[in-house]
Amino acid sequence: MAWLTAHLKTLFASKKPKNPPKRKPPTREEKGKFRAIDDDSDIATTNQTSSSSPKRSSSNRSSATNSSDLTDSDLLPIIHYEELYLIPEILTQFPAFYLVGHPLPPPPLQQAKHLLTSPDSIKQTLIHPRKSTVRGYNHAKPSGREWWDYTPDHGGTLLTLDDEAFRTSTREYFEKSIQLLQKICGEFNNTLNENGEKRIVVPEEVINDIGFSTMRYLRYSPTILERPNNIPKDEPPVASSSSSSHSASSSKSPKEDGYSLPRMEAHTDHGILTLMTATEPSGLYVWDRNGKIFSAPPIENTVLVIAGDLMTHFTSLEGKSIVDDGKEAIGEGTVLPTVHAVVLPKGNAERYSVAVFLRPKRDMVVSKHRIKKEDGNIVEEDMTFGKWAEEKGQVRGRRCWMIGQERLSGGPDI
Ligand SMILES: O=C(O)CCC(=O)C(=O)O
Ligand SMILES: [Fe+2]
Repeated sequence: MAWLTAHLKTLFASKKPKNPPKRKPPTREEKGKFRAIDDDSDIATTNQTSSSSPKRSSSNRSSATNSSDLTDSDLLPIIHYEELYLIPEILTQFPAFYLVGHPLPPPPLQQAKHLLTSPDSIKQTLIHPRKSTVRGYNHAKPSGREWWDYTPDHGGTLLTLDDEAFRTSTREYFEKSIQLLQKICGEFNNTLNENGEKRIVVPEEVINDIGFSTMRYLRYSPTILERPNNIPKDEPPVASSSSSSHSASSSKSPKEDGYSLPRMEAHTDHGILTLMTATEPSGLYVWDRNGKIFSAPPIENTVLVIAGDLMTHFTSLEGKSIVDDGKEAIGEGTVLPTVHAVVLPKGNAERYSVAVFLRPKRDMVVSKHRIKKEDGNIVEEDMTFGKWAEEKGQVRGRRCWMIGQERLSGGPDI
């Protein structure tokens, strides 16, 4: 973790967090409930509109983390399912939150393990005919990672295991998670604007239709890592700089950066919201808007929720567009997309995770885009979700959607 912190903290113009006084971890009774207790001055705050605000709990933290070393300002909030109305504001203050008391069945981590440790001959049959990276089986061996994306169409019977119990639990977790994420989206439409009026923040069709949503089972393991051919046997493998937009900015040689560990580079998700659960060791980190890093280990009976690129678009200032107006479109209630990364700690451990992505249909018009024609006239064109995702592929450091970035000549998206 130390090398990660040292390496990654340089990536963001970080505002150094203060070291707030340590607080006792909450008792069992306090777990899951949360009420305003304290305020952290190092986190950007907005005007409180509700009577309660998040409590950040250190309950049931990762066994890999010594909870006595944690302070409140290192912890993400835990929200109770009965307090979903807090979420629009929470997500302007924190990059992620845990949800407790939710109606989801146990996360299908065993199913993820079952599929991803199936023989290669089975995995080959799960590869999409057109090699889609968001449907069926895929791997990124240099990153020590493989994954499988559920295909909800045809009742979840495509590119999947020939196992009824697997199919049923996979479909059930996906459907219930999507309903939960849609319910959270509904809360954004209950918030009031400056004039005290409700407005449609998240389009109804996102709330009523599963769109291009999916669920991903992931496995991170040192056994998946591919050793680059050009490295002598007695040297440790190193992180590949081409796969990570930030390594180039590091002054250290790749060798000094450490060993190659199973990972997923820092990125933001395309969609609206993502719900996640994982096994230990977690290795999941999220960044807030000041560049502060939070560890996000699994907490029993909770799921972690983060925001995708489209949530920023939906919550931008009325009449402004992130695409055309950049930072000008960001207001107090705008939720920024959550930058997150996974790096497995050194050792031989494996990690399994489940991520459910709420996404609209690919042809859904998410925005109007102002285009200057050759004759100088400015016209408005529809921007579909598919086009929006493609645009991200044109941005330098495309894994993270950061407003106003320089364009690349193109390139595949993740
Ligand atoms: O494995 C995880 O916990 C995160 C996966 C993820 O961020 C993704 O697939 O977009
Ligand atoms: Fe992600």
